[in-house]
Amino acid sequence: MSQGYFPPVSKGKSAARNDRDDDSSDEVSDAPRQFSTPEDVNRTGRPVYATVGSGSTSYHANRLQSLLDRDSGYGGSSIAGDEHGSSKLPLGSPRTDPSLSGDTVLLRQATGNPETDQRNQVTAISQLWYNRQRVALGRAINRVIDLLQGLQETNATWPAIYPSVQRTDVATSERPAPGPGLHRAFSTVGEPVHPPRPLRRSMTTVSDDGPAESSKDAETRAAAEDPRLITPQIAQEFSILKLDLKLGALNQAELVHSLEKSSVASLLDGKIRTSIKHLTSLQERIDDTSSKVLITGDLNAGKSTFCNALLRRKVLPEDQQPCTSIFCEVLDARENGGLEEVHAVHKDAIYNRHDESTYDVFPLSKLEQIVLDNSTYMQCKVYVKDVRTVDESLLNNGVVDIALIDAPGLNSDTTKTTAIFARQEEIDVVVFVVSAANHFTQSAKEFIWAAAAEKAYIFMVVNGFDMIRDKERCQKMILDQVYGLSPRTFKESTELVHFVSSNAIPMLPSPPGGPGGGGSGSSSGGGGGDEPNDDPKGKGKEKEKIEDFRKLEQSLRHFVLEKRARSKLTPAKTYLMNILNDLHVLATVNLDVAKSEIDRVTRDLEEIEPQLESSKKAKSEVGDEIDQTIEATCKDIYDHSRNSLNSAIAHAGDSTLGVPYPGLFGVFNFAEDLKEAMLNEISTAVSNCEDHARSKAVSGVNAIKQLGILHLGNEYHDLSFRPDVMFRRRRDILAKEIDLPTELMDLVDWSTLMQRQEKVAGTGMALTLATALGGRLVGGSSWVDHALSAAKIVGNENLRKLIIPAVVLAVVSAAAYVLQQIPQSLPHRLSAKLSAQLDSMDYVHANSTRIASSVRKVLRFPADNLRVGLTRSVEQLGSRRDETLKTRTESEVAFKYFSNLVRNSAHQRTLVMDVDLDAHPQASAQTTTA
Ligand SMILES: Nc1nc2c(ncn2[C@@H]2O[C@H](COP(=O)(O)OP(=O)(O)OP(=O)(O)O)[C@@H](O)[C@H]2O)c(=O)[nH]1
Repeated sequence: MSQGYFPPVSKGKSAARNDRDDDSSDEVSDAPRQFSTPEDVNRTGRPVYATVGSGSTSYHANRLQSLLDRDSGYGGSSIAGDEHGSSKLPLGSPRTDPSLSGDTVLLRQATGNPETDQRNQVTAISQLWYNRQRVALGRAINRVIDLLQGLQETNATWPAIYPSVQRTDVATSERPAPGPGLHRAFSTVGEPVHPPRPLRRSMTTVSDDGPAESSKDAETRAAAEDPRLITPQIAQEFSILKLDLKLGALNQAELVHSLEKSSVASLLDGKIRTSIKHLTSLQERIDDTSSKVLITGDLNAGKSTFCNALLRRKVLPEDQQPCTSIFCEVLDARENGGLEEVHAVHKDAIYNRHDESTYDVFPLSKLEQIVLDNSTYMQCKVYVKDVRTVDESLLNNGVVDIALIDAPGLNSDTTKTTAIFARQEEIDVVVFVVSAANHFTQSAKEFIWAAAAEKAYIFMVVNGFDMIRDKERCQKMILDQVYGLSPRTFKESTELVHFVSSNAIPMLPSPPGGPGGGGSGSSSGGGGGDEPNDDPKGKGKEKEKIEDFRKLEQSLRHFVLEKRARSKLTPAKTYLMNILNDLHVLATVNLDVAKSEIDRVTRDLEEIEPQLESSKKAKSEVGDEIDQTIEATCKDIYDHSRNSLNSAIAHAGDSTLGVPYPGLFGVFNFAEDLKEAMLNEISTAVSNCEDHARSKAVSGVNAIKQLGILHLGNEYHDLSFRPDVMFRRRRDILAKEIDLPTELMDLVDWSTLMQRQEKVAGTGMALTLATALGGRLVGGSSWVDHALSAAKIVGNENLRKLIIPAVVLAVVSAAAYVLQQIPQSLPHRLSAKLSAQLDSMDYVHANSTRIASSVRKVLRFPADNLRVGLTRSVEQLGSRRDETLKTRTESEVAFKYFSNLVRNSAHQRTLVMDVDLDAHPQASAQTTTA
């Protein structure tokens, strides 16, 4: 056995990659989830393939990955255009696969051989059962797609709340590493390499798993933190719709927390879309009639020999040194128009049987050369004629088409590539060939851990058992190892672990032109025919080996055909359970959120609506009230100012206003001083009016402020009012406007004198005389004329002697009296003149109006401010109410939708759970037989 057999290129690369191997190993330990999870399904809807081992074959793996991204799957396009091709059928269209029709199987003609007939019958029942489960899951897939599409639509209008956790690290560490159980359909190949954990229920409800909070508690706590934060327990439930957020130092919880609601919604939308794509591909998968069996194992474990033994033809090259360096898919020649040939697929090409540019055609005899060289080709399709009967054949037994894929032996270079292969959806069964002499190598263990997580069951072939002397010890040791590697496989080890010698299986005659076989017996010459009894020598040991291999074949047929429900349908069921669980959790959380949202907005509305009503009422009422207040205040001020000024003007001449009388010679100065004092007096009255108006304005402003606070509360924006600034500009231009010249006549206040003449006798006489004289002087008066007439009667001479001194005396007295009365009479005269002039200027009205207007202006500012505030308040409340109403309507719609989703997802979950893939009728038939 030459380890250097692998092509030099590979070896060189291997050597060159050794350094990288170390790095990759670190990567494995540092990143336990190096493997893809269900969420890693790429944008094309295809899964991202996982890697195991050191990861040193990244070159191959990457190429294969890109190849697979373009191809629908390994060999998927090998039947493109064939009637078996499923991908071309629209989703949900009925499958017309005659081989899958239970009726066809049931109607199969009786062969006359009771054993064969019974087996056919069992197969028919098994097929019917399979179809029923398949249809149930198909229906569930369609229904779940509907539910997801509905969620997508709702999410667009009412961004779904996505629960996040606050303590992701804790949550992650608490989360059990998924084992090979039903937990996830797509996950976990990338989990750390360690023995699988016990099976975890794939369908746990929120309350099923651990001490989940009640929705009420969650709501209370979430409300205290953030409406989007839900308990870690709930968040852990997500397996498919989980958002993988890795950004810088932030963990997922922080990220979800920091993301906008709409960003989370769009991330979720992406998840939903990916999930729908995956469901569609699952639908196609369960409808697909073909099954692929990947045969892998350590280098030189005898994989090719085992494949040949299954085919009873020496098709694949066997060698003592590693020889298979590319993937060889063995298919029924009927899929190639009955022609036996090899299609060696070009590197980087997507195989299409109808497009010869994607491959080179070789006869089967050239296969050995092709598989030795991995520099030109990476895979090949080997079309062979089936030499076995329908009852015996694995390739085609009338129920399902099986392709055997012989993989290159596992080593640090190929483990990763093979694991990628094993993860493909089309690979229903992984057969692991291990050398009985060498047991499981490290590469083998890594591969099995990874593949077990994905495929749940692995069919183990312990080959080369003939070389073992202490067979029991070998069996025990191998089974112990299997227990550590895959407990589920160990549990069913009688069916799934077989100890055989592949090279002891006799070959059948090849059809004309085919290689190997030719009736020449097995590669080791272990027998000349199919029946052990044909061997004339009949060595007991050889018979035993052939019998062991027959048992293996039976089990493998069961495993592939009769238990294909597990391999084909389990991923669909697991995925459905997971997605339905996610939907249920999401719906429950969102139902709670929608409910609390409705409660919240209802409470808000109960507050807002009365507020809005009173605000509207206040707006109209307060408007009138303010106007009335302003008008009343201004009227009061006007009246007060008018009265005060009138009275001040009227009484301005009542006294000398403290102006001293300097005597006759200073009488004009006295008059000027008096005038000034009077004007000052009136100005003082004006100032008093202004002070009064100021105080009224202050109380008016305060009254408006009180109204504002009363109706707007904290919303009221007070304006700062400075009363001292009012009337600051002196509008009193009285002194400038009044022109009041003093005249001689002003010195005598005749009206006052006349009033007083009767009170004082002497003064009256003198005044009478003075008046008479004065009257004479100014034109006379009737009673003076009468007096003079009387004097004429008395006699002129006597009268003259009497009157002249009397008149002189009277005039002197009168003059003295008048002069003496100047301090009393002048103020009156001046006041009267001033009053007349102010009247003509309309001074009182003008000033009263000025003062009142000034107050009106002052009051209008806060009044307008209050009006604006009230209007704004009404508008704000109105739009708040509209918003709240909108939210309520949306929340009600969401509530209805999510309560339906809770119910529907739970219902679908029950239906899917009822699809019991373990209760295969064949299993019960076997039990009965046993
Ligand atoms: N004694 C014995 N030898 C076997 C048995 N099976 C295979 N061999 C031999 O083991 C050698 C390797 O067999 P292959 O079938 O080429 O092994 P392989 O796993 O396909 O090899 P690679 O694909 O190159 O890794 C051949 O010489 C076979 O004859 C067996 O059951 N018993």
